Amino acid sequence: MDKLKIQASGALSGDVVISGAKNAALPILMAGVLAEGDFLVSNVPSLRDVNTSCELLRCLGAEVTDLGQGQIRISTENLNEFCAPYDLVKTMRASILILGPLLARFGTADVSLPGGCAIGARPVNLHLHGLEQMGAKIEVEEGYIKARVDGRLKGAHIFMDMISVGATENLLMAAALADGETVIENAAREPEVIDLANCLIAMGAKISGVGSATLRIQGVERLQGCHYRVMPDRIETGSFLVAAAVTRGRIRCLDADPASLESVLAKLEDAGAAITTGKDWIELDMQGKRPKAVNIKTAPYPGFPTDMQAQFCVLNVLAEGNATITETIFENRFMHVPELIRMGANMELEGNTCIIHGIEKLKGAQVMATDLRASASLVIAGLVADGTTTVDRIYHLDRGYEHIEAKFQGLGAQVVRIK
Ligand SMILES: CC(=O)N[C@H]1[C@@H](OP(=O)(O)OP(=O)(O)OC[C@H]2O[C@@H](n3ccc(=O)[nH]c3=O)[C@H](O)[C@@H]2O)O[C@H](CO)[C@@H](O)[C@@H]1O
Ligand SMILES: C=C(OP(=O)(O)O)C(=O)O
Repeated sequence: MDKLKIQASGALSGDVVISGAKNAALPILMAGVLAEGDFLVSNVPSLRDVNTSCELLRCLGAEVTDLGQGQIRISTENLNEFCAPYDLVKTMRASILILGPLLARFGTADVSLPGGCAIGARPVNLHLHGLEQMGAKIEVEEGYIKARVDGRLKGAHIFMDMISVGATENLLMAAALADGETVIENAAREPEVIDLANCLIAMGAKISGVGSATLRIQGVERLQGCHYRVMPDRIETGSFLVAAAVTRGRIRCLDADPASLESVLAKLEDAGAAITTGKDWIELDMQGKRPKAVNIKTAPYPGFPTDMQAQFCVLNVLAEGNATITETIFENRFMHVPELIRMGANMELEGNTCIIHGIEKLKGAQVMATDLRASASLVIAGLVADGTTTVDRIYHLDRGYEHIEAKFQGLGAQVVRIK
């Protein structure tokens, strides 16, 4: 199994080109099921989850061609299978996003029920309830969600009990081909939901309220393939910015989207970073200073993203002062904490809050994490730890960070992959 070996690296400096967003690319690839004719997606990051999505589409009978340079072409002309098998779903929870599109276009879908995962139980009740409100008959048998609808799904007024990115995306895709109007209230407003909505609109969907908590979808009978470019990855961007901040460096993220990162940039400024932005770039300069501690509470967008929580734990571990980090989205998203403590961090957990007392230095260690962002936080910690840090189980990182070691090397970091 591959590992990353990280040496204390000094201040990061230089430019890093940001990839397309994993969390936008995955639903957009699934939306390919809705479209007739060729669908071309560009700025798709080369990631394990993207490969899994392509494999899933292929196993349904879709033709998926990797044209290189981040371009993927999907044709659903020969799609004739309607089952997302356990073997694929177990490696990528986002496979659940195939449910809405399959049901809306073909009236039938069997999707393995995703299990819990390292960060929490992650139920899919909101996805299923919304589809039932649209007329689907759903049963769970032998670990599979079996969803059927006679004719088309019907427009419905759906109030989401809690804000869910995935449920909003599944229902948005389903509603695009439903008969009549669907209103989704208390919808997630994450930039990736907006990116998916814009892609559906480019396919011919009629959606208003994009970016707000109330989405109105006037169902259409057919959607057509289009060319859509995936938005930049705001979490990858934020991860590099935090790495630069803890190493007291100065970097520029290119092909980025500053507008999608406001809460993160505000916290970096509170930590003492000078942030400058252009239309598609962000520069962070710590001017050689140690970051100051910043309190964080995760929340749905436009609040502070849970996917940046682990990275900000590391920032606080090395910051001047004390901080609390409260996780409100997932019930078990502090797997990095015991590993950071093994590296010398002074932090403790109290329920869903982590209390952190900043120290000057960490010590290198062999560490591992059981989820994507926790793993990223350990890589960042390794950059400022004395000696060598080895991060194990990096298949988690390969789910979400394209060419991670090459990008860090480009900023002067000593990060190598050991096969
Ligand atoms: C592929 C992708 O885009 N993943 C992101 C997506 O995950 P995902 O879409 O799975 O996250 P959700 O927004 O759905 O989850 C938010 C909360 O709602 C709960 N919930 C969700 C659905 C449901 O039917 N019932 C229920 O109780 C979840 O357990 C969690 O506690 O949004 C999360 C929150 O921003 C991010 O951390 C993930 O990186
Ligand atoms: C939790 C994440 O992803 P997923 O929903 O795919 O597990 C993430 O990207 O941090």
